[in-house]
Amino acid sequence: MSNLSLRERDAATIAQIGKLRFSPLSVVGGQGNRLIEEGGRSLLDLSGSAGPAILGYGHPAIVEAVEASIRDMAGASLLLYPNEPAVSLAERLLAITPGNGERRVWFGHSGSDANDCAVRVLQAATGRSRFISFIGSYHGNLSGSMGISGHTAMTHTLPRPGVLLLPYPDPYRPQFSAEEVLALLDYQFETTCPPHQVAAVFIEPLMSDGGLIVPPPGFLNALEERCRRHGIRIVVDEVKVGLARTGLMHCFQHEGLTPDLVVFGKGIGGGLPLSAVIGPKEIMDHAPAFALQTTAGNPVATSAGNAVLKTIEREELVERSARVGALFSDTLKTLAAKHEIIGDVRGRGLAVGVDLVKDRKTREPVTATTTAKIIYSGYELGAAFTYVGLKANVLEFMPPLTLTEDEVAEGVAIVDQAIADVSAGKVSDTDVASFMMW
Ligand SMILES: Cc1ncc(COP(=O)(O)O)c(/C=N/[C@@H]2CCCCNC2=O)c1O
Repeated sequence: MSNLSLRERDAATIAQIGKLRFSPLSVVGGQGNRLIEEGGRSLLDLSGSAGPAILGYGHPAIVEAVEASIRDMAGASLLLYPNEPAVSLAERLLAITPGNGERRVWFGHSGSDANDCAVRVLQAATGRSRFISFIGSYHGNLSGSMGISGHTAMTHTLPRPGVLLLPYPDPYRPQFSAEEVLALLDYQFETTCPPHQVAAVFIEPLMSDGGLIVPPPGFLNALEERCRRHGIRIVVDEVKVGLARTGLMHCFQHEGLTPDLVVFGKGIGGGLPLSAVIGPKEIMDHAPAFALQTTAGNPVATSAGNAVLKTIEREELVERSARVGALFSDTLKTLAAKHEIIGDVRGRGLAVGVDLVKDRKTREPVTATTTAKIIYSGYELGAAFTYVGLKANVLEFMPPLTLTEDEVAEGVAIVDQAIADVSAGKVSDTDVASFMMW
């Protein structure tokens, strides 16, 4: 047994290109909504491992489903053979997801591969090669999904040729109003982006990594109206905010949207690698052997997916997210009376963001260093959470949907103390230097 710490061994073995570390936390276990640090300390997880742990850790429903499916494993490849858990999960997803016409389900391993698949099959099936997406959007880290993303963390890779990136209207920082964005789109349609060349719009119904932004009411409907006028498909990326997180089963339902394709990831697997795309049969049946991944839709991951959907229903997690999420946001808002740095608390259900500012009047974002220090202090005080935003100034809370009211109180008290500690200069620039990653 090595006498090095897990963190030291990680530094000596795991590639930096796959890391996005916000604190020194090294995890050796997890139960409920808590992570167990090397050395045994328990931390409250307000991040859900960046979203997938929507049932927390070690949930009996997932343990039971995964154990049963792996003990009598129906192969490991949906592309070679149908398996009961995958087909059952597809049936469940089709039943709970509003949409028009006959549809089909594709399974993958991640939000990235799901959006990658959607881009490729839409271009092939429609014969249209342009896409519309949004500045700040994060659809994935594979070539296709990155190519239609607009996040500042991806400027190392050029966008896909022909992608039109529009500003995402932000009610707290209305640099571009919804009306101005739509006018820009209309102008693009008249000039450099002929609508008949556009295969699809990719949109997050609540922009997460771009800063936890809830779009202005009516924006998505106005966008949908333009898409319908020009035969442009609508792809809703529910990877991070879907499946009960925002107080409805699907985040797009807050906007009355009827998407053509819906992309699921993160929480659908309850922590196991699983994603899905639901789309019209005429698109998703474009051609056999078009979007293959050997272990996608395997019986173990899809058994976890079935357990997730059944647990959402059995434990009434849609209602719970609305209720506990409102408590979380409201309690965070009380901190604004104590901390001038809190400019805005926003989100839907248990997708919550705290926008940190230098000045409430100008709404100038704090520096990434300040945000990172608050995350670091939160870690020292016993909670795990992350930051997002194009200026790295938004605390992101995507906790398990099983978060309790007591844990809300515990978590907000830690955020309160972390902000106070940073304001008092208790965290140094050196403390966070190695955690300034995006
Ligand atoms: C709306 C949305 N769509 C797709 C993805 C990509 O999902 P994967 O990271 O599972 O490939 C994501 C992933 N978002 C990043 C993953 C990198 C670490 C930072 N936090 C995230 O949630 C996403 O938020």
